[in-house]
Amino acid sequence: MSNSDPSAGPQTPPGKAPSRRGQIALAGLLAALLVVPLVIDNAFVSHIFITICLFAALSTAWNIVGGFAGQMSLGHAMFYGIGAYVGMIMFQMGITPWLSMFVGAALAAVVGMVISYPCFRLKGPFYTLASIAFLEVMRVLALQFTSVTGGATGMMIDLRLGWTWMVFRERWPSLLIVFGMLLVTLAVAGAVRRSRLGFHLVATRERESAARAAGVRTVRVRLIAVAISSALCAMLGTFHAMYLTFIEPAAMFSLVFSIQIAMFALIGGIGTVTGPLLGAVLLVPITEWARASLGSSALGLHGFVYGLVLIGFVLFMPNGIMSVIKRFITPKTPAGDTTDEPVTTETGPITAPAKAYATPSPDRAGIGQDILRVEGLNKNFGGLAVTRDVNFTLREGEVLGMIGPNGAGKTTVFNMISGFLAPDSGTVSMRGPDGQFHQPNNPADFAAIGLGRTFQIVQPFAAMSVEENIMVGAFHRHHDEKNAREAARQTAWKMGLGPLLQTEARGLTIGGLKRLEVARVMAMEPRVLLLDEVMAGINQTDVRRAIDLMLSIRDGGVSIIAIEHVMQAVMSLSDRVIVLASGEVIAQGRPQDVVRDPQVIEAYLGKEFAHAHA
Ligand SMILES: Nc1ncnc2c1ncn2[C@@H]1O[C@H](COP(=O)(O)OP(=O)(O)OP(=O)(O)O)[C@@H](O)[C@H]1O
Repeated sequence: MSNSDPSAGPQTPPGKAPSRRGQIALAGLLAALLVVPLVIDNAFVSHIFITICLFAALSTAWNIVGGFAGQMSLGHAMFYGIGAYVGMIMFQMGITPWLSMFVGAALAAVVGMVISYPCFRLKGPFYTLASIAFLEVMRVLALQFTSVTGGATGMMIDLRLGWTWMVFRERWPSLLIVFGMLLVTLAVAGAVRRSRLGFHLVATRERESAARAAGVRTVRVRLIAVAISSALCAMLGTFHAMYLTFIEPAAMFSLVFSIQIAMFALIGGIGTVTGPLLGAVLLVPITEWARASLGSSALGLHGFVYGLVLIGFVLFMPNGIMSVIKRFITPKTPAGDTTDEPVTTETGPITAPAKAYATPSPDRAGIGQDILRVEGLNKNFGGLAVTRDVNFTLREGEVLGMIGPNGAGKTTVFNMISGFLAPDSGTVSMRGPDGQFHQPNNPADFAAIGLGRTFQIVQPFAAMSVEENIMVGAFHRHHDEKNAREAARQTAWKMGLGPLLQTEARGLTIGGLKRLEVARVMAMEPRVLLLDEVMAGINQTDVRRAIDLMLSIRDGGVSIIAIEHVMQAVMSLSDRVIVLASGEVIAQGRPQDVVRDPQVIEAYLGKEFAHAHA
């Protein structure tokens, strides 16, 4: 799936605790899954409920990767299959499935991480195709290694009944086990969703580069998600092998099975904790009923009925069942721009700081020693030399304006001094909190040392609320969700976003989005801030507000480099200005000196500007 398409789907942000009504409904649904088959006490009904619990759990586990992380895997049956085979092989060695399910989980987690690592470079359908290819590889391996897996003939367990072996004559013990596993899977998915990891996953899914700028180690968090998801699927596979008592490669590593796992989540509500459960509860009975009643009389008709149901969902609930439920239970939030009134949220009233916009301090701390050193940066794209021997320094508490014509190489310099782009030659070093200079070489390491950046084209996590967007930044300093939320709220009020905390980022105006971008970075509590045209496209009032905001950030001790075309801002903010043209630094110095430099007038400002400021 594209990580950057805000309309990409029914994405639900992490961190929102379900409402009380939602919790009661969920508890009722889960209770029904257990009580109904126990009361009815019919083998077929019990089988359907076991299948619902199994698919709900598998789909919930899949959703950690497919929904939260946005990696649309259609190969998840391979982890289920690994769990099934490990369980079966160890069963034949006399080892209880209660133990072998953990061995299968560990193996599946390792396999999942090993094959996902290279595949994370693949986007959208390519990742999906790779996951299908690996599933097929697993099936072929299971067919080939006949001495271990029994090949195409499959494996059957010798009948050893009882809790130790997870094999029973009646259905109810299996129901209890799979129901317990469903609860565990839901609890794990819920915990992941509300945690720092969940925020990082959704942020990575929404805008990978913005997530990286916020210090998220995007590959690592996705690998953790894969490990958790694969392990859970494998444990369910071990259970299912014992329940079926017979396994074979075509069934265990089946693409159709993989698609079903993903589909329940898609229909229920991808990226939500309870969506996959709802999808399975609704669809499994239809599938099983169609198979049982139509499968034998009219070959293929059950598939047709199933297809009709799917088309119905795609047409009428394209974002899944949860999106419809959410529409009814979520209170409307205001969009647009701000007033500075405090609001009350689900988790209590939010109080604005005494003054949302700090006025520039009269006793601003002086400019200190170097905090960032850029030496001899060269970058070529093909035959085009985009930067040539760029040298400059930034000092503590300083605002350095960076100006120059379009295409001069300013954003490329930003990309190199924030770890997004490796220079062909030259170095970028930053003084760490330990007082020593370090040379980070990736965005997460730059963030860790205290550098934050914004993007020229705003990169909001569109499906997240304003609060959650800022929380992604706040998680950089606060590992605990409660503290991160509190820090995000404080930052939001300082940035004039307080009244919009619960608004989805996609509902903001361009001015609001620009402020959100700065707020997310400020929540990281950076020591060096790179601002890339934060005033482009905003109105005069917002420019004035932005200047005040930047001055108050500077007064808070943050060193700033600002790429800006709004000269009013450059002149009133900058302690020094650096001018780039055709990839070279053509001037640097005090703003009033730089704007009189004939080379700068020639290359960028033009004669009219010079006359106006003469
Ligand atoms: N990934 C890339 N591949 C090839 N060329 C690139 C790439 N990124 C930037 N360029 C080129 O490098 C030059 C400098 O681009 P850059 O975005 O750094 O300029 P800029 O000074 O920030 O311009 P603007 O003010 O318009 O944002 C441009 O000619 C641009 O087309």
